[in-house]
Amino acid sequence: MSALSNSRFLKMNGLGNEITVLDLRGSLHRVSPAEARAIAADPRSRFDQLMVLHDPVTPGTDAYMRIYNTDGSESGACGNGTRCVAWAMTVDPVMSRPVDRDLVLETKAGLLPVERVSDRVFTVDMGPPRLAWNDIPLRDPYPDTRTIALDTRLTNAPELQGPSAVSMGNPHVIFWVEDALAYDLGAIGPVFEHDPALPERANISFAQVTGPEHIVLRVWERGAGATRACGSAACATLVAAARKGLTGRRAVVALPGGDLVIEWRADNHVLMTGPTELEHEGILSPALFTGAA
Ligand SMILES: N[C@@H](CCC[C@H](N)C(=O)O)C(=O)O
Repeated sequence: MSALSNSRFLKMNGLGNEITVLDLRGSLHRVSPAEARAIAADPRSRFDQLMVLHDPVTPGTDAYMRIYNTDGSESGACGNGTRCVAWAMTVDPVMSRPVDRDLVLETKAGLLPVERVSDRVFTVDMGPPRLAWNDIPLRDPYPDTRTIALDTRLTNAPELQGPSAVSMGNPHVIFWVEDALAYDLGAIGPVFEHDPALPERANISFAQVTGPEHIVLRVWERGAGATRACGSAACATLVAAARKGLTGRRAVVALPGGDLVIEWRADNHVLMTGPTELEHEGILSPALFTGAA
């Protein structure tokens, strides 16, 4: 029987980005890719990202988070999921523990301070963007990642040229388009996600800049597919847009699930503000894990 059998979970969302939160603090169990896929396969615990809480690693932090995609792969960042975890750790009657200050969460990509703005709204300090080609990572050396090249021959959209690349602790490629709604994410997204020029794959965004403080964005997520929102993609897009002079350093990013406010502060940290929503809680059935190690 899996150590996860009968564990309590929270099914949440951040602007429709489906998030499941699992609290493994106090346990040494590490969720395997097969277990993550099994949890994703159940409609009650289905997720774009599974946020697993572990005991803190760095002194002064409140929890260490492992982030799983639907396909069982792991990511270093999930903006919408981090807000959901912050809600769980400060409001949920079972998971929350009294904290007399704002939270600091940790992932394999770094520390994420989180501030509670109101009942369901949180601001996450997503840290500094990583802009060097080998930090994103890209296969080929680029002196300037504001414009890179990907092979469009397998898509039916040859006009998609010269995207930008940014890491927010996870890799993002952003195409600048005139109409973000015009593209078939399900057809084009996987082609670019798996482009050999992206050694760790990437989240693929289609960004329409509609003003110096407004961007319309749709995202094909690495390991999860088309989602209604992606917080780290919104951060990466604002950074890339500001670097290209398309926007200022603060903008509303409008995603299918709603708006995020993103600010690239003068100290190089990117702040993301947005809501969370609890859908339901549940218990992971032992039957889910038959055959999943
Ligand atoms: N939805 C997330 C980002 C998800 C991670 C991604 N699929 C990856 O593999 O990097 C967000 O809100 O940031």
